[in-house]
Amino acid sequence: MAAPLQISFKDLSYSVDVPALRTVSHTRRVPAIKRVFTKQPTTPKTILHDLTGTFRPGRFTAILGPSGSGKTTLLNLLAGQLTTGTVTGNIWVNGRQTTAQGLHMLAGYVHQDDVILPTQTVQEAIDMSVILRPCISHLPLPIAMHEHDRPDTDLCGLAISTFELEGCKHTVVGDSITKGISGGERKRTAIAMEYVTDTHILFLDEPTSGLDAHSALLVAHQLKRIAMNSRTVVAVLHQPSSEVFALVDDLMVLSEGRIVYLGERHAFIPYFDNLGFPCPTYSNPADHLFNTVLFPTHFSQHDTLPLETSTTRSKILANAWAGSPDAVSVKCLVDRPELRPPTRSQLRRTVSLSKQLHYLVGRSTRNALRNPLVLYIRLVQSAILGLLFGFLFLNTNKRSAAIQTQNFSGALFLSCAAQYMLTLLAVVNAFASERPVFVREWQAGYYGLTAYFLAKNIVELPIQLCSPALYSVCAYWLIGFQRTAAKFFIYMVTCIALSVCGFAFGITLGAAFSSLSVILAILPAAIIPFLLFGGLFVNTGSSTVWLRWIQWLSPIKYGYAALSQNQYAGYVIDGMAVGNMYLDNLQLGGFSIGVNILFVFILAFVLWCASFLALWRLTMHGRGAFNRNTRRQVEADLLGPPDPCFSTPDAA
Ligand SMILES: Nc1ncnc2c1ncn2[C@@H]1O[C@H](COP(=O)(O)OP(=O)(O)OP(=O)(O)O)[C@@H](O)[C@H]1O
Repeated sequence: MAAPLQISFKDLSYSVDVPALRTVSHTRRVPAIKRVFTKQPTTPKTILHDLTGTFRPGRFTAILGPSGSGKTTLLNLLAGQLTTGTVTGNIWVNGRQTTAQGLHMLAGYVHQDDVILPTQTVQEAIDMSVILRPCISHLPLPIAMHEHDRPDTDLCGLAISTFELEGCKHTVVGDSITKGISGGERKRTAIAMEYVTDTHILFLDEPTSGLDAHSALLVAHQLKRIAMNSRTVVAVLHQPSSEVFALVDDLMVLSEGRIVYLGERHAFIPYFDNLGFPCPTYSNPADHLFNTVLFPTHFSQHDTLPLETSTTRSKILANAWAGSPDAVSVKCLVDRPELRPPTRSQLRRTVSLSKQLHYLVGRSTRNALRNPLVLYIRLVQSAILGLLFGFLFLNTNKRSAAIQTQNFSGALFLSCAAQYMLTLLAVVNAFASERPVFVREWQAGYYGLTAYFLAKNIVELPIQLCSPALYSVCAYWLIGFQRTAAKFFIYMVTCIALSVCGFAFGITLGAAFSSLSVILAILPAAIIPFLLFGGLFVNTGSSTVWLRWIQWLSPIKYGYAALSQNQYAGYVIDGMAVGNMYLDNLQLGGFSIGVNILFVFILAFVLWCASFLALWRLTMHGRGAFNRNTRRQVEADLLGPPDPCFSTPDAA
């Protein structure tokens, strides 16, 4: 039987560096250009101040507080989601000292903004959680059924009925462009996705915001039920109704990053009554907290604590809390925690790589087939482009020598540039919308980076092969390139290699920069030098010496060199070996066709590796530098003996 998990923290603080305000005189003194290039001075801003408290298992704890009081920050800190800033203080789980990374391995987290793949249906989204995040289920099993025989679909079905999602279970989640389920249904789906994993610690950021009164109560009831199953449930609640408030077991009230109350809900009213804030009969205690206690607007009626600003008020309330007997009780709970060790089964587990890969390939294929328009557009676009080039350079082989050399060169160069750039732009655009889903699902532990990367390539590869192949079929014969199967095949393989290169570069850019507008701003700078040194516009063999190296990085140059040799080597017009002469003039390097194509594939491979590294770097945010050794250490700390400070009766 797994032990319930108690989270305790002592003197927990969090600060970030924010730009320091500059005085007007300083701004006037320093020239604008100098200001741009000098590092902006920063100043530390403390967001959470010396928090000491505990979240107990079996209890539904609500964090309340005004906007900007640090509720989300505390939840993010405890769930290991913070990417910047400095954390000080101690965190324990069942008396084992740990970090946010340790809690990340134990806890489920429902974010304020749910990011769910928009093309999935509600049932598929919950099923994904059941399949990829295995758990020891808390659901009662039918008599005589062994744990191994537990059907996964039961879990999904139960979650759907628990969160009243039957009516929309086959509706796609949707996004701002494609309308899908409602905001409330999306929120309940996100909670259901965590619910099926039966995590022992569940953090939720505003799970009832945006829900109607009935749905908010339903969610609060389910959270209470989960907590009653010896789980630790901590939710940030925004203005809970009195019915929701009545379901809460414990309350933490934050104001400007300080605790002003932590303890049982029942003790909340008497506590503030003692401070001079009696809660009027028949009023919602949560409303009383916001309308009277935390803000000084009505405070002049009370002469016990003369406060002027909300900052002064929050400091006085925090000091009052720190000196109260209730705070001493909380400190006792922190100092005498639950000491039973967490078990390995409570740690976040992932299924095998093959299972992740199998699921992701299936999901991507399903999504591509469900939304075939994108696929059709890619294929139709390739066909139209091929036909356009074909008719533009129609039967070039029947023209004069001068026209042939000019037209063939243009057609070959445009083939290379188009295949590279079309794929690059399509991938950058598609990955921009996929990126946040990948990051969120990866952070939640649905799958690993390797599984995602392989699945993405497996699913995209057929498109990278089909689309340039279709373009080649449409363009090659109409233009009138040399009519042999071998030469056509070389042309097609070169186009495919350039398309693969564009694909890998697109993923690299998409993973390296979070904003599509930034990517679009740097794209011309990343593409134009490769086009200029592609071999058509400038004779690369005689270009400015110190710039010549750029040509060796240009996939377009290698592709153009391969295709030019393919077309011109031994090409005779009117009995003259014009082709070889023209090739000599172009000075495209001394490599054979095979070597040039190989170089395109090598560049594609380098970019492919770079795209993996860019994705890896992207995943380094959030969970922090969570490499295998750190993970082992965090696991060992969690599963090992308790912190020695708790082993003596007068601990800590
Ligand atoms: N990385 C950061 N850099 C600068 N300021 C930050 C950072 N993170 C949080 N803050 C500031 O810390 C304060 C607390 O933010 P937080 O999001 O935790 O508030 P909150 O209580 O959850 O508010 P809300 O209820 O509106 O969601 C805010 O003033 C916010 O601007």
